[in-house]
Amino acid sequence: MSIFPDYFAPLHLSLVGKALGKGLLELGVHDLRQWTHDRHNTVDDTPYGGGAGMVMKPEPWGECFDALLDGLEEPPVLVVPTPSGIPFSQPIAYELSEKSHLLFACGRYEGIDRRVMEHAATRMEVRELSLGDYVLNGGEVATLAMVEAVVRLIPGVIGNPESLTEESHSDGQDQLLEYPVYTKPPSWRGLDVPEVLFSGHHARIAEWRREQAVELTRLRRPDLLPE
Ligand SMILES: Nc1nc2cc(Br)ccc2s1
Repeated sequence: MSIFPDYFAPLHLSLVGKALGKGLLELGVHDLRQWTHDRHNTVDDTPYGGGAGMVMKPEPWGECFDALLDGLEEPPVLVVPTPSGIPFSQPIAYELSEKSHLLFACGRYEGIDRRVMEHAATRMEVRELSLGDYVLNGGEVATLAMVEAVVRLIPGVIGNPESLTEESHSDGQDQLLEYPVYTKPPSWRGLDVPEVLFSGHHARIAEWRREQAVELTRLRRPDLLPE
């Protein structure tokens, strides 16, 4: 749900687009203004208590959820991208990929009236999630990123599920960053592929890759290293 539904056209491309074509998931994009009733389709108003900017009114969201929940066999999970949310992560992506129905509420302005999430929590699971410590102009870009991260984990979406196990932040690598990868040519602009990768010695290659992953993690994300 968004006041800028066109942001989601890219979801009909590439990986998510193919999954839609294969019927592995369904996607609905809803313009929040559909649930306004005034001449200007108003979705925001000034904040109680003063302060800069505008706040998204609760009524359109409430009516939108009423309509989208109607007829659902089980309550969906409401995902609300927000800079003040719990950090989104690969484990959370896996959790969400197992849910039957996700709703993404894309806020704009200074945010959504708090009562929207409060009331939603009386009839569905609400997850307020952040993509990182930076502020966007709305939840749409964050939703695109989360949808891609979640959809690729749905069985059948990725051709080779093995590629999911060796990624950065995947459980298989106990949260290490991904090792460096190489392909042909063996030498390029004076830069050679590490010899070990030509050895055909799978145990040595695996050991080298783990060493590289640990070293990269130590340099870039020491917080991810096991104690
Ligand atoms: N990092 C993020 N920034 C924002 C801003 C707005 Br406005 C709504 C959602 C998000 S998620």
